[in-house]
Amino acid sequence: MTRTVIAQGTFDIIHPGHVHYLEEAAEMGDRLYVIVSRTTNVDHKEAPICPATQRRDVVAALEAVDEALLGHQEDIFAPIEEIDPDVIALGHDQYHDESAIASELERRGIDCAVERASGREPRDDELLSTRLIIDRVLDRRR
Ligand SMILES: Cc1cc2nc3c(=O)[nH]c(=O)nc-3n(C[C@H](O)[C@H](O)[C@H](O)COP(=O)(O)O)c2cc1C
Ligand SMILES: Nc1ncnc2c1ncn2[C@@H]1O[C@H](COP(=O)(O)OP(=O)(O)OP(=O)(O)O)[C@@H](O)[C@H]1O
Repeated sequence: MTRTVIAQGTFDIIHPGHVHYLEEAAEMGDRLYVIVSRTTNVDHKEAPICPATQRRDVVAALEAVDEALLGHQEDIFAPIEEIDPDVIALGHDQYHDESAIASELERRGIDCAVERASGREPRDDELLSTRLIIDRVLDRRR
């Protein structure tokens, strides 16, 4: 039986921290789907620079990823219901709470584990955050 994993995030300006997360999520099963956040749903930080379709297409090109899709505009659990994964891999710093997600999955009758991925620390002068890359650009190209 194929074990399906879902990862998700904004993925605006891809960096090795994203690659680490998606490779780790892929290791949790056999087939990795990635849900890319709709721009209007990124309300917990500055809006992404790149359009959602561009963010999805770059994620889809990564080796660890089998399929990348745009998230739902209103109901973030709609794609989960459709894909019916075995595992949801949360990023190390995602604000979503495992137990809140687990209880919504239970309410909707979706039998799925919720795992938390590890963070990747920067080596040397790496910039492993979209925010850090944007800050560096603003600083250097002003
Ligand atoms: C289980 C799960 C499912 C999600 N599904 C969607 C979705 O359908 N549509 C969407 O716009 N965002 C979706 N998101 C993304 C978030 O609501 C939020 O924008 C995202 O966690 C941003 O994370 P980041 O700051 O790590 O990029 C989902 C997140 C989780 C944890
Ligand atoms: N350094 C990292 N190590 C491991 N996972 C990471 C790292 N950076 C981002 N991720 C994961 O990648 C996914 C998408 O992250 P997101 O698009 O928010 O990138 P970000 O670089 O953290 O953005 P920002 O700097 O704007 O907060 C999330 O699940 C997040 O936890």
